[in-house]
Amino acid sequence: MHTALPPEAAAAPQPLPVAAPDAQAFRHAMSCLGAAVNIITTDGPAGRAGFTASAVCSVTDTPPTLLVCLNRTASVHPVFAANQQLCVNTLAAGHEDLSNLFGGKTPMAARFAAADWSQLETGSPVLAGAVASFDCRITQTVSVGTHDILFCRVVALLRSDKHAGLVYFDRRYHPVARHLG
Ligand SMILES: NC(=O)c1ccc[n+]([C@@H]2O[C@H](COP(=O)([O-])OP(=O)(O)OC[C@H]3O[C@@H](n4cnc5c(N)ncnc54)[C@H](O)[C@@H]3O)[C@@H](O)[C@H]2O)c1
Ligand SMILES: Cc1cc2c(cc1C)N(C[C@H](O)[C@H](O)[C@H](O)COP(=O)(O)O)c1[nH]c(=O)[nH]c(=O)c1N2
Repeated sequence: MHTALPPEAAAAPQPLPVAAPDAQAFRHAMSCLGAAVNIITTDGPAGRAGFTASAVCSVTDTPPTLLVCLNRTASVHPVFAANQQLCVNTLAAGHEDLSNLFGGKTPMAARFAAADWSQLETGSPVLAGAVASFDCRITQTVSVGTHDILFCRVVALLRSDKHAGLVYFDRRYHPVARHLG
């Protein structure tokens, strides 16, 4: 079905295309892509670590696999590279402060002290109150530009219907209500 734009929108000046966009223009446009917010955790021989990530994506359901993009300059990068296992904890509405804590320069102990954690198969921290947690082993790592793409085989998961979701859009957090009925 075709829906006509309201007259004021149709009359508004059209945005100009940006040729050969630089990093800033790319980020500005990427801020228009709403995304779930996740805290990615790991534990193992190299110790415990966690960071906030919106660059998380389903790859294939057979075998269950997702990907996480991790900046190689992040302080947590060597820990994830050594442990080769992680848990993707998808945040609920109300987790905004926790997301900022894991997205900043906060010491690792203070990040984990702000929430309750359990574990599934790999021993990576599983966040209490997450809408979903995917416990994974890293099967492949591909470097592109500044980031490592971690391909992660899901070995166990938890899912909850109890909480509203959380989306990061336009550089802000937005709660997302569940459809009732
Ligand atoms: N993929 C990422 O590494 C990523 C994603 C989101 C936010 N961040 C970091 O969080 C902070 C706040 O981000 P913001 O969204 O409020 O504003 P921003 O202007 O830094 O980013 C806008 C959007 O651009 C993308 N982006 C940002 N940094 C990126 C990077 N280094 N590589 C690839 N894509 C990137 C993301 O989609 C982000 O939502 C920044 O320090 C940013 O670097 C990083
Ligand atoms: C909402 C939001 C979303 C993201 C991030 C931040 C925030 C606030 N950050 C940045 C990342 O969390 C930060 O660099 C880490 O916490 C590592 O920081 P330290 O180097 O440990 O201080 C981030 N980093 C990354 O490598 N991949 C990603 O997808 C994201 N996404």
